[in-house]
Amino acid sequence: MSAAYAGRRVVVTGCASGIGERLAHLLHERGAEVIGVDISATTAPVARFVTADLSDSASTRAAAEAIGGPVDALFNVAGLSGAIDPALVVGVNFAGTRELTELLLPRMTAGAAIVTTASIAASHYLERRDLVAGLLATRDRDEATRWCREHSADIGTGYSVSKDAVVWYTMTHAVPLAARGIRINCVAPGLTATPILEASRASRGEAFLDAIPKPLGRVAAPGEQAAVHAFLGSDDAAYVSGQVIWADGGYLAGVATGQLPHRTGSLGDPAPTGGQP
Ligand SMILES: NC(=O)c1ccc[n+]([C@@H]2O[C@H](COP(=O)([O-])OP(=O)(O)OC[C@H]3O[C@@H](n4cnc5c(N)ncnc54)[C@H](O)[C@@H]3O)[C@@H](O)[C@H]2O)c1
Repeated sequence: MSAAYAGRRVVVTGCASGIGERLAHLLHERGAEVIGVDISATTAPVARFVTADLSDSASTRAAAEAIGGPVDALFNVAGLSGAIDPALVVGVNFAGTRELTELLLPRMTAGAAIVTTASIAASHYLERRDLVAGLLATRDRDEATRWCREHSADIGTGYSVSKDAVVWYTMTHAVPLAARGIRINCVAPGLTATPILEASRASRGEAFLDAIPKPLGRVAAPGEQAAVHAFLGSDDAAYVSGQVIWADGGYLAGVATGQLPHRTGSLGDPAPTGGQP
């Protein structure tokens, strides 16, 4: 078993379920002291569990206080989707990620790493650069919420735009953080067998998921996404920063080369009652 994380103190948000839960297991097996953060209780082998609602600034601040320091790696995995207020989706997926990252950055020193989690829903991030620039320019959660209200006609469910913002946040911070010896990278998972996918299946039916091409002939297992997060947070990726790893089984490569149809990432993607991958 690898001991790549021996002696490292790491934070995993979303550790109660799916990819984050698998990641907490993996990092524990690799020797890390894992501080788990989630709104729900976890059975993952964390050294410490901190309950937090990442849609709420007071709760996020209290969590950062409870986490303490040092922080050698921060994995922002928590996320949500579904037929809920788009501002709430953005509030957890982007504003929550940004807020916790910025609260914990003072506890990170040279050699530390940050990993964010986007989605193939962000696959139009280049085309939507101008729209998302407004969200990125917000200074805090309240401004981000206001921006969502003002752009409700443009942002659909909020999910794709929240993940676009995570991609741009990651890329924007690579250079300034590099000056401090800190790396930041992003995993953009394709369809992955977790409760989010089950919610999509239940609400939209099998046909919706079938229509999204799967070059490997299957969806990912949560552990396969967790392994990419673990790589990016480790010294094996010591010269990697500002990257987005599209962990999608080859889907977007197929789209870019005209071999596969583009079926994800539209701002209009409906989420009738369940999740959006
Ligand atoms: N499963 C997929 O197909 C897929 C595809 C692309 C991206 N993703 C992304 O991967 C990440 C992990 O998702 P998953 O598939 O493991 O889903 P999941 O639902 O299994 O896990 C999400 C976790 O986030 C936590 N969470 C939600 N809201 C929270 C809040 N307000 N405060 C604190 N914690 C909160 C949940 O309690 C849960 O433990 C998410 O960011 C998701 O958007 C998933």
